[in-house]
Amino acid sequence: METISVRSLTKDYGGGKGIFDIFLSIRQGEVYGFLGPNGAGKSTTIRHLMGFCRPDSGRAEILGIECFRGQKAIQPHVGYLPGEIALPDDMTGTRYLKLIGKMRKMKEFGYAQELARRFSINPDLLIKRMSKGMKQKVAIISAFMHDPDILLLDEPTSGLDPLMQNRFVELVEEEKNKGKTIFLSSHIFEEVEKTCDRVGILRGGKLIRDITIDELRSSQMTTYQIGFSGISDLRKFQTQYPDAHCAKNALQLTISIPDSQINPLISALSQCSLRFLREEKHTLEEYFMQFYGGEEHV
Ligand SMILES: Nc1ncnc2c1ncn2[C@@H]1O[C@H](COP(=O)(O)OP(=O)(O)OP(=O)(O)O)[C@@H](O)[C@H]1O
Repeated sequence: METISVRSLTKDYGGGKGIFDIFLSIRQGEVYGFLGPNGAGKSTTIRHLMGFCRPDSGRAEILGIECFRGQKAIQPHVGYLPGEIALPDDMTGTRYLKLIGKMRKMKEFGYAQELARRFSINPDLLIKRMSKGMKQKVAIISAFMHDPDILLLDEPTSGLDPLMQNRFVELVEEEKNKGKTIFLSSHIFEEVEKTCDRVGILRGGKLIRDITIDELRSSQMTTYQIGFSGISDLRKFQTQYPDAHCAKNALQLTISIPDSQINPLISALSQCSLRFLREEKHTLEEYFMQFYGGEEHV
């Protein structure tokens, strides 16, 4: 079932800023990662999903309800973590969470307490005495505590230390296993790789990639250095891989192939006598980074 649907969504702030003709379709139980450089339009898209902004054209829907007009109907089903957290300073975290809970007509705060324990935070402290990371934890608890079906999380681990980032990854895995739909924006590639089923890459307000992590992994190039025992072995291999790069004065070749092409390579290598085979794996970070550089990379 499609829980989040975005069709040709456009918000033009002028001067090339905003979001343009965005299409997204996210299924129940899917964890979708939204990546892109600063100013790419991630928060703008999320704010449209929350119904805070009226699109210039196109539609954003959650559970089949148009987000801007149906904001009130959607909110009970959604947990939202804003990119810029503004909590009331002169309140304790507990009082703030109780207040939000009351607005949501929550009767049960057991899950909020459990989350506070998991994120090692004492919410009884005054918010103005809290560190950035502590405030982030209060905001995370607020987004998750009413057990919503859909979570919209704008840079959820911003300000969290690595241990707490791991706790967050575990929480996302658990919520996914419960069938929740999770849409999160992030600048942390490792977190996206660990948590997401699919990623969208936004740049200059346009969605330039929408790809599953599995597709991404199988399209990854891996480089192999192959040392041959003799020139006849090297020549035999080259008949099948004429583009393999030959190192000077050595019985050695370098070849880059997508992981999906590993079987033909192994079969070709099995017919040769080798001295060594070394693998250099390219990371997903290298893949993502190409979208963060200059225009020439896209
Ligand atoms: N209300 C607004 N009025 C005018 N321009 C805006 C408004 N909101 C956002 N923008 C512009 O739209 C673009 C997208 O901003 P947005 O906050 O969505 O980016 P982002 O991808 O979330 O960035 P970051 O990674 O820095 O959080 C930016 O150029 C921003 O300056």
